[in-house]
Amino acid sequence: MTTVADPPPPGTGEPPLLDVRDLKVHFPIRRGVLVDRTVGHVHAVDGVDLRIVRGETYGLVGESGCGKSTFGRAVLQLTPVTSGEIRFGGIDLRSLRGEALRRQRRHMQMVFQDPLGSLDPRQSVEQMFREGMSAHGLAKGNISGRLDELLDSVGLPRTALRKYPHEFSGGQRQRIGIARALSVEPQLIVADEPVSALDVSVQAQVINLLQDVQATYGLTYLIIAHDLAVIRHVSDRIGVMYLGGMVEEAPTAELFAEPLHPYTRALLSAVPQPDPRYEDSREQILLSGDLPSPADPPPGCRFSTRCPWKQPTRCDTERPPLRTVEVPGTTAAHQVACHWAEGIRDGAIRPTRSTSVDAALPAGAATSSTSASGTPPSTGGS
Ligand SMILES: Nc1ncnc2c1ncn2[C@@H]1O[C@H](COP(=O)(O)OP(=O)(O)OP(=O)(O)O)[C@@H](O)[C@H]1O
Repeated sequence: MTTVADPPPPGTGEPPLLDVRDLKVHFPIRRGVLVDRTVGHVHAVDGVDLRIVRGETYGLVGESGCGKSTFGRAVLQLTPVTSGEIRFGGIDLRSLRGEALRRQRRHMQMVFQDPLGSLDPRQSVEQMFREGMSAHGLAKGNISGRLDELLDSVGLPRTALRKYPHEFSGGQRQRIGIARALSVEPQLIVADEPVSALDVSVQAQVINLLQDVQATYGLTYLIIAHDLAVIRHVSDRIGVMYLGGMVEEAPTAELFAEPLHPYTRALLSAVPQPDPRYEDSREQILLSGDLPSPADPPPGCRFSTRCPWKQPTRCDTERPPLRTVEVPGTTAAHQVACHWAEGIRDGAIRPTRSTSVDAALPAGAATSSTSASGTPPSTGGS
């Protein structure tokens, strides 16, 4: 289990809008033709704590398969949760069923990676909006003004109402996906890779749109992405996941300035650093080995099989909890799941394996086969 020290996120001290504790999602692995039997479990999410305050944008990163999407879907109760607590606005979502759960769900909407796959091809935009709004009792009386407002807010012409998903470009479809989410007046939007399926030329427009509607409607975001540049641009705070667990969490600027967990260091070492203090000394940290299977995670620290800073015994046997680690000279502490975070921070603990330093490497020029992330400057997700 990972624990985040109380009180939660920085800022106002107000209670979090979303408060997730020790969330586990374990998928059964089934075998057998005649007799279906469970032979193990994929530990997709394995004890994650996360809190988001109202109005905040929280970015969740990590390489492909680390459990980001499963976490996002579990928060919205779109995937079965094995154990843990999910509170939204103080309400325990896991205790709700039927109509009570549906009422709460309205306040939490999802924007998906694949806008085409997530829109019903047989429904016009208007039908789509009306259906969602009706389901929540928001389509009473004349709502044409509201529909026009929705299209205005995402920068689509009002004629879009009569069209079908295939008549739009990828970027326009994602605008429709965002408008559909907005149509039921949510408080929280979980955006899972909201721009990764789009042409690079329209990614920035959609990111800007997400920020605009956040300001207009006072939204709170959980943004899941493997692209560190996107996450850095939009997020107030960032959580880094590895193999089903949270390994580090910090405000965006602090995380990029001084990553403390070895995995975060490896991940960020492949990203161009605009801060001149780090430009010259930037090390390319190359990890050995592959991501272990989430069906059979290492017993101690999950990162121990690839960690260049690994220390004897303890890393193999004792799972480090997420705990507060200060960074001298800054006000915001990090949450770090590493036994040796202070020693690594202070340089007292050196890498036990070579980190294949190549300071001369141009920014983002790591080779995909050897970088921490696979495809810098992203974390290699889909
Ligand atoms: N329905 C499912 N049944 C069994 N295993 C699953 C299921 N959904 C996800 N997984 C497994 O859970 C792990 C986490 O998957 P998840 O999609 O959450 O990761 P991710 O970090 O979002 O990766 P990506 O960026 O590639 O989507 C993976 O090993 C995946 O194969």
